[in-house]
Amino acid sequence: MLSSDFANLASEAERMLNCGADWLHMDIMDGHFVPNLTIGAPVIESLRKHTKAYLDCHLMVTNPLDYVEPLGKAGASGFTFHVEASRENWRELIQRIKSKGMRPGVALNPGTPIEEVYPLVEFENPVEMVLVLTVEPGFGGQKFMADMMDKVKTLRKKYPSLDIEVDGGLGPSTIDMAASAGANCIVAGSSVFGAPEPSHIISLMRRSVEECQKNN
Ligand SMILES: O=C(CO)[C@H](O)[C@H](O)COP(=O)(O)O
Ligand SMILES: [Fe+2]
Repeated sequence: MLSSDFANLASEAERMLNCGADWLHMDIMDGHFVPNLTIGAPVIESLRKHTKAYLDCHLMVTNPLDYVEPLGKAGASGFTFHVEASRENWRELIQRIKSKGMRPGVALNPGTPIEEVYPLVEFENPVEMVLVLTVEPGFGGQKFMADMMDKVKTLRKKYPSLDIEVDGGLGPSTIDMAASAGANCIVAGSSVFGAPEPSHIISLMRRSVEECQKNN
C-alpha cells in the first residue's frame, strides 16, 4: 500500500482486494530505522474499520517492541520486525506478538547475512515468515536486487514449508526470479499501482509462483 493514495486508503485497499490481492502489505517506517516516515497504529486502526483483509505489517522501526501492543489493538494481522532492530530481544518480541494474536515474521536488509534469521526460525516459539528485502528499505519504486535470490534459495532448501516473502522491486520482469528461487509471498507496490490493470499484474505474479510450486 506504500504506492497507494494515502488520502484514500480504504478505497485503495478495496480496489486492490477486488483486483485479486490476498493481503495488504503495510509499510510502517519511523524516520529513524529508515530515512522515511509513513504510518503507524492509528492508520491501521482506521483501515481495519473498513476491511477484514489480512494486514501484513512490515515494521521498519528501531524499537519494534513499542509497536506490539498498539498494533495488536489496532487490528494488525502480521507483525514483521527487522532482525537488525531486535538482536537483543527477539525472543520476547515473538512471544508478545503471538500473545496479541498476530503472526510474527522477521525481515532482513540486503546487507544482513541470511544466517542471522536461522535462530528465529528454529526457536521453539518461532517466527512464521521470513521477509527477504530485495531493495534497501525506506522507499517504493526501487530496482530489484537479483543477488538477494541466493538468500531465498538457501532458505527454501533449508525450510521447505516456511513462508518466504520477497519485498521490493517485484513486477512482471522480476517475478520469475523470485518464484523460481522459492518465494511464496510476493509484495508489489509500484508495479501494481502503476499498472493500467493491476489485476493483470497480480494474476501474472500468482501464476508464476503457482507454476514454480508445481514444478518443485
Ligand atoms: O518495504 C518496502 C520498502 O522499504 C516496500 O514494501 C517495497 O519497496 C514495495 O514497493 P515496490 O514494489 O514499489 O518496490
Ligand atoms: Fe515492505
